[in-house]
Amino acid sequence: MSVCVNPHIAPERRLDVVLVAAAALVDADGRVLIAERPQGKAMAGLWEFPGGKVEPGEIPEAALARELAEELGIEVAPACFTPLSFASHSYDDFHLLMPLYLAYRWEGAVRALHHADLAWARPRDLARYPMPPADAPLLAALRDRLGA
Ligand SMILES: Nc1nc2c([nH]c(=O)n2[C@H]2C[C@H](O)[C@@H](COP(=O)(O)OP(=O)(O)OP(=O)(O)O)O2)c(=O)[nH]1
Ligand SMILES: [Mg+2]
Repeated sequence: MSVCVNPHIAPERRLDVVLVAAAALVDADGRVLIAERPQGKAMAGLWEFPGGKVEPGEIPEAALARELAEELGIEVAPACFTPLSFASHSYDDFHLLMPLYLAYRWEGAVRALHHADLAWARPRDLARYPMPPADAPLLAALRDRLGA
């Protein structure tokens, strides 16, 4: 039997699982929106996919629509989120389970209401931005789906 190695998970530890829904908004040129986490929050200065924690009783798509309204000032219909992939990553104090959805349609212009900055990046350029460690495996899925 081959040995499987996944440095992202710590199965020997008991960690609370935190469900976070995140979106890759894709513009007409195939670029993806990323957002810089603000000072004062964990992982400040790293670039992430907008989104946030799913609250008890919420489905992930509704949580994501709520978070994008709060964070970016846009309206996205929950039915417009297409599942792309997900991150499963053990941090020191919790285990992140984060579905990443694609979205091509929204109402309004994005604004950095919570973030330090916003950037539209080509999928091949995403790796140049420092991102949370959980996000690294998602970049290949974006390149595969969207092209370079
Ligand atoms: N939104 C988002 N969170 C990510 C990404 N990668 C990653 O490790 N995370 C982590 C950071 C946080 O520990 C957690 C989600 O946090 P968040 O700060 O977006 O949560 P939230 O919007 O609900 O904000 P808050 O209630 O904590 O203030 O997931 C990502 O690409 N996008
Ligand atoms: Mg957030």
